[in-house]
Amino acid sequence: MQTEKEDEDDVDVSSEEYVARSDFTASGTDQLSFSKGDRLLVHAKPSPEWWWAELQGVIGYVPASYLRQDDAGGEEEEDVSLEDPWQDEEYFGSYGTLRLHLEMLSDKSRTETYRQVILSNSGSLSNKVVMDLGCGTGIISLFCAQLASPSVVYAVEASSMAEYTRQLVKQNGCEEVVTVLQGRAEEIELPEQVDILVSEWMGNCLLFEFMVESVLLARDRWLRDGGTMWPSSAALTLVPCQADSDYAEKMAFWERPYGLDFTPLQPLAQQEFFTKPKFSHLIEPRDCLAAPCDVICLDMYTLQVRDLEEMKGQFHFCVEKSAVFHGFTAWFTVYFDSLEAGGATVDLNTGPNSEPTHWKQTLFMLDRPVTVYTGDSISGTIVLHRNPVWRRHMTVTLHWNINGSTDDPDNSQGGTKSFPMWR
Ligand SMILES: NC(=[NH2+])NCCC[C@H]1O[C@@H](n2cnc3c(N)ncnc32)[C@H](O)[C@@H]1O
Repeated sequence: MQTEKEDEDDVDVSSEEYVARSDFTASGTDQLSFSKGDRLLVHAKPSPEWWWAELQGVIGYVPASYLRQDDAGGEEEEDVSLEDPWQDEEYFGSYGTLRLHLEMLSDKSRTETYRQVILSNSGSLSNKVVMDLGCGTGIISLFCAQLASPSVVYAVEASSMAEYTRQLVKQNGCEEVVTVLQGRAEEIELPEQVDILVSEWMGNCLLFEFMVESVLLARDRWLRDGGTMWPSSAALTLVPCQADSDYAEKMAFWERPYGLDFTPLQPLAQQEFFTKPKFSHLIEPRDCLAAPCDVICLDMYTLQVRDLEEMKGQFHFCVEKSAVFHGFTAWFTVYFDSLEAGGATVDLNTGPNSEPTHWKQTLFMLDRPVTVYTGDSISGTIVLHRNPVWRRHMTVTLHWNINGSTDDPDNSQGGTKSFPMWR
């Protein structure tokens, strides 16, 4: 609920009027929703990002980046500074070039898995209507047309790559089956419901980019009852780990470079290198200090967009090797249910015991590494908190306790750390 303003005396005399640049939907009970053009009274600015404001007698937190001061004329000045909270210009701009598509197509584990899904379901795909959401160069749609006989594949791509995708479909003789639609999946119109919604939407740490929101909106609008989601489910996996080389390279380095003591730079190194997660980390199986644990599981048939605001998981690790506990590493696995009842499920596991993928893994470095011993346990929680302003970003908060099996005073401790990804 939003807070009702008590009475006129509460209004802070320094209140300033601001105009909303765009709509904002509150994602927390203490936030205030508003529409583009609304005039809000800002009473306080407790942080650069979030202000305390009032609209028609209701008070709550609002994202400062959505507001602008009213200029003299009252007309909205041409606003060039407001970044779209989805950053779509930059996002789809990047997918309009080949770099990311080359990276994804060069990822054999990823691409062959989707090919395997199509191949192992080729019989059941006959005469089915398929939607390939975010088709990129159209690789999945081309697999469908080449390896199976669907009646139609709607290949949806928002970036300018779509015009080339049309050429690739023609070049490979698939234009009878594959129809490329350029536009955002949330906005395009299909002529019919679909039997299968296939998409490669996974970002670093599974959810970064939050393309999954588009998949859920398309599911709700276009997937017929009883239709199939590919991937069907997803799991985020976590493991406590040692990261000796990263620690040596970024932190220990300052102890004795060229015989000098540079340790006063270590707090800077901590801030600069270990505040954010490290994408594309390659963890070796020997770096894992315990058996990995699935901390968050997503069912793509029941998951709701509102669930994405905050996802929580628990973990309890039994330490299997004495080593320095530098942090946690995360990766994901997605599962593709067979179209045939009882058919085999195909999975794409991006963890250290599978073929490497372009996602690799994500390393969360702790501020203070601590030695742990076989028999210790590390338990706690992970929370993925979606950024209420920058909708493709999130913060990952880890909270852990070490229950030492030895009486070493240093290792019966715990901590908590939040990692912005990225804003
Ligand atoms: N696995 C990922 N992290 N990214 C790989 C898939 C991303 C592809 O989907 C496209 N794409 C992303 N979101 C959308 C959307 N809402 N509508 C249409 N195309 C999209 C994007 O332009 C790119 O070509």
